[in-house]
Amino acid sequence: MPSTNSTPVQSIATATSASGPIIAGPALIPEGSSSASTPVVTRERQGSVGGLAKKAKVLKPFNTANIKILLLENVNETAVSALRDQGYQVETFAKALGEEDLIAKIKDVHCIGIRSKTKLTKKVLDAAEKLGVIGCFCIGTNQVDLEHAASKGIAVFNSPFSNSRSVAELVIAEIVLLSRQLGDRNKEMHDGVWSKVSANCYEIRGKTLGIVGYGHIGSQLSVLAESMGMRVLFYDVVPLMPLGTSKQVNTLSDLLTEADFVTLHVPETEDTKNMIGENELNQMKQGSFLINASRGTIVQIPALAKALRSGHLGGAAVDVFPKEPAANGKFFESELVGCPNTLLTPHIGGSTEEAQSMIGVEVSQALIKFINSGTSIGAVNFPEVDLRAIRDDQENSIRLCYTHANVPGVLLRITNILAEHNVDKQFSDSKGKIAYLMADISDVTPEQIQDIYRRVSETPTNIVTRVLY
Ligand SMILES: NC(=O)c1ccc[n+]([C@@H]2O[C@H](COP(=O)([O-])OP(=O)(O)OC[C@H]3O[C@@H](n4cnc5c(N)ncnc54)[C@H](O)[C@@H]3O)[C@@H](O)[C@H]2O)c1
Ligand SMILES: O=C(O)[C@H](O)COP(=O)(O)O
Repeated sequence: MPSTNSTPVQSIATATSASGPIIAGPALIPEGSSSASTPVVTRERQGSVGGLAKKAKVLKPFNTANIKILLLENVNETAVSALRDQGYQVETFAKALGEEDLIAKIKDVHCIGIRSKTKLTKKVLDAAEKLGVIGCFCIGTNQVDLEHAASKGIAVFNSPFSNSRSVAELVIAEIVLLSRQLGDRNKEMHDGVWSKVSANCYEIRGKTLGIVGYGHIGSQLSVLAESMGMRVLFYDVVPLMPLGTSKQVNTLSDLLTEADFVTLHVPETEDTKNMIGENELNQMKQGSFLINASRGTIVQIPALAKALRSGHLGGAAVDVFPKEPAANGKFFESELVGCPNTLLTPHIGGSTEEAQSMIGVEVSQALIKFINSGTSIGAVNFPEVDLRAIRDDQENSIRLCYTHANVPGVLLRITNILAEHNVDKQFSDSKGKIAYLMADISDVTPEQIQDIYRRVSETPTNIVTRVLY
């Protein structure tokens, strides 16, 4: 277990009642606290974290060594060290955990870090007794029941673009590889077969790339493809500014019927599941190519295998699959194995040193900010709220972080509770059924902190109340 890197300057518990002040709701309760009413708290100070201003007070009303973090799926070392530097207990696993193991492990952690394989379902989230925040160290968040997490006051963060370039570069490589049938030639050579052919091998210059989903990855790819002389069309559900000389088309069919290469860069949603099946593949040009580095469920694999084996498609590159093995070394099977000119990769689109390192830094910082100062900027399932930092010289100031049901009358109730105090600043926002309020309150005594915590957390709309100082 790592030691804390900070110097406790004052134990609040000794300065107040025997039981100490109440500082946290059901989430992010320090180890050793059997309930929210009996936490072990120390007040700590250390250097600036999470981009807070130099003179900002570091808010941490708990012993950081009691915060438990579980990191799965080989999350990058940049994240492990950033979280350990905070003094948190960090346990790491190289692979994803199955449901049973996950339920056992998640029970008493305050924060979990995952990548694309760990399924945080309703059942798993319901087993998490102290979870306050989830970090997806990747782009996709479809593996998490986001709505259920929000309903429990659990914020979810991801890394929206740190691996986009890596995916775009892989797709460029695949366009060239497919065009020259390099996957098959390479295999033949390793099998001892010399087969020098040019039939159906093409330059990519002047060919049409059809991009489905023109977000971070699709638009980056558009720029790279044009620089190699390709013509770019894209299809997206929202109107978007075309980069370079690319052109947005009105329908998926318009794209499928014109493109020599179709590449998919949409998130997994109810609308995109099974988006490419027999009907769509039939609309694609004879000899054209399909690339999928988005999510495995977007393409119907039996239909794709049929289109490849019949020769309707000239080839495909697939990085993501409806069912992916949980760990390296596990057996992989798919109807696509053995299809002609078909490149299969083990979900490595975003797997570069650069991307993983950046993701580790980015997501760990978001987690640290949420745990230590309540900031939810960048959360994907949660209202995004932040406040200017409490200054280091504001000795008796606290920050109230209140996640609550988004129903009428809540703010009036909170205003009544805070009426006798000096609210320095306050901000609140809502997203769907939940809302999040942050308020900085100055000149409060330890007894008043307890009173504010108790009254706010007893409101009928309470989901999670935390008081940071
Ligand atoms: N293979 C990998 O390792 C890897 C790495 C990163 C991301 N991904 C996947 O790629 C996906 C896309 O990433 P991104 O960063 O470009 O996402 P993004 O959110 O920036 O862009 C997605 C785009 O798809 C569009 N879209 C949504 N639904 C659509 C629909 N039904 N039809 C057409 N367009 C639709 C959106 O409007 C948006 O412009 C991620 O959600 C993730 O699942 C895979
Ligand atoms: O969503 C993503 O960013 C990609 O699918 C990469 O996921 P990974 O981190 O599990 O490789």
